[in-house]
Amino acid sequence: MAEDSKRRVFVSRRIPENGLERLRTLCDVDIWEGDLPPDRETLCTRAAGCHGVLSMLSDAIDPDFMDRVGPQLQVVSNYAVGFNNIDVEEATRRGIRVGNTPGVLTDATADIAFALLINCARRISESERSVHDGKWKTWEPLGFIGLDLVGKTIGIVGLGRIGQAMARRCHGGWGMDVLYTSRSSKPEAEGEFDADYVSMDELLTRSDFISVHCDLNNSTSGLFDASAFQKMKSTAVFINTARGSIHNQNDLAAALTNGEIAAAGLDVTDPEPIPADDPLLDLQNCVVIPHIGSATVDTRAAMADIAAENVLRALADEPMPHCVNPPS
Ligand SMILES: NC(=O)C1=CN([C@@H]2O[C@H](COP(=O)(O)OP(=O)(O)OC[C@H]3O[C@@H](n4cnc5c(N)ncnc54)[C@H](O)[C@@H]3O)[C@@H](O)[C@H]2O)C=CC1
Ligand SMILES: O=C(O)C(=O)CO
Repeated sequence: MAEDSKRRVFVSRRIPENGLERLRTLCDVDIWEGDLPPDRETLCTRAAGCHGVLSMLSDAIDPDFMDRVGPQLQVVSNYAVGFNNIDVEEATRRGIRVGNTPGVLTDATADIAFALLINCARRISESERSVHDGKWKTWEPLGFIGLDLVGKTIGIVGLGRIGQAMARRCHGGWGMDVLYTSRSSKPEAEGEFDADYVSMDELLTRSDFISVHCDLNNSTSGLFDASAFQKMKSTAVFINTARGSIHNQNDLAAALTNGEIAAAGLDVTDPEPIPADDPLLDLQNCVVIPHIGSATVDTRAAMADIAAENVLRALADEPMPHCVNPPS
């Protein structure tokens, strides 16, 4: 492609260099270099006139954004598997293709979900804080008593790619029984994990651990509210590595405070970042980490490759590796 006919692409944060190099071979690339996301005005202004936008999950890609970027916009490639920040229906209506990065982050994210699960069960963060605070006086016969995993029941909400990777860890590694809810039953997964497809109520009442792996959509927003937490065992542990608005944060804080559930581990909150005065941060039985599910060297590099390839393919009017527009 001649230099002056290069398509313009805006990348809304620095991503691994392999992805940027790939884009630069064919495109004129502008990158927001800030450590924090660009504010709304900057995002819209910098993307205006571009043919492609490589977006982050923190960017709201809505009709107003699309208007302000202009009618030449051909592709929005999210640097994430989740795409709840993008109005895909509106993009599709305007002929804008939307891409995501599934698969390559599945194991990294399931590892973080499992790490949170074992952390909460064995009170690792809580006990580590006590060491740092100088409170470790002796070996404690009754101190920091936690929960076993082997032989317990894990309830997986959303047995998709990451849900299955979590089930594999829990069933194959720790011999846990697997219950799951999903949009539909998954007979092949039932075979691999000896899993039972159950109603949400049954999953809530029977599980010792619950791990959320569904995408954020109309049916999952606020799914874990006061009534869901009340149905769970008082010894149960709640893990969410999917999206923060799948749980109601005030209801979760109340459930943890009142002993309706035992502990929670969150990689995602609503909003992100979680405000410093959020009641969850005062609770010893809640572990919060800053949305690091996919944050490994290899995973982020693989996401960068796919995100760049999605842009290049769409601009060449070729099939994208991962396109989320509904088939026309
Ligand atoms: N913490 C992190 O850094 C990361 C978080 N994620 C989150 O994890 C989500 C899942 O990713 P994948 O497993 O790759 O997606 P996926 O599309 O393979 O799996 C999602 C599953 O949720 C199910 N689902 C949808 N609505 C449901 C409902 N109402 N009840 C029960 N199940 C429902 C779907 O049927 C599907 O099986 C992403 O959408 C994203 O939000 C993904 C990667 C990293
Ligand atoms: O991919 C996603 O959806 C994330 O949340 C971060 O990788």
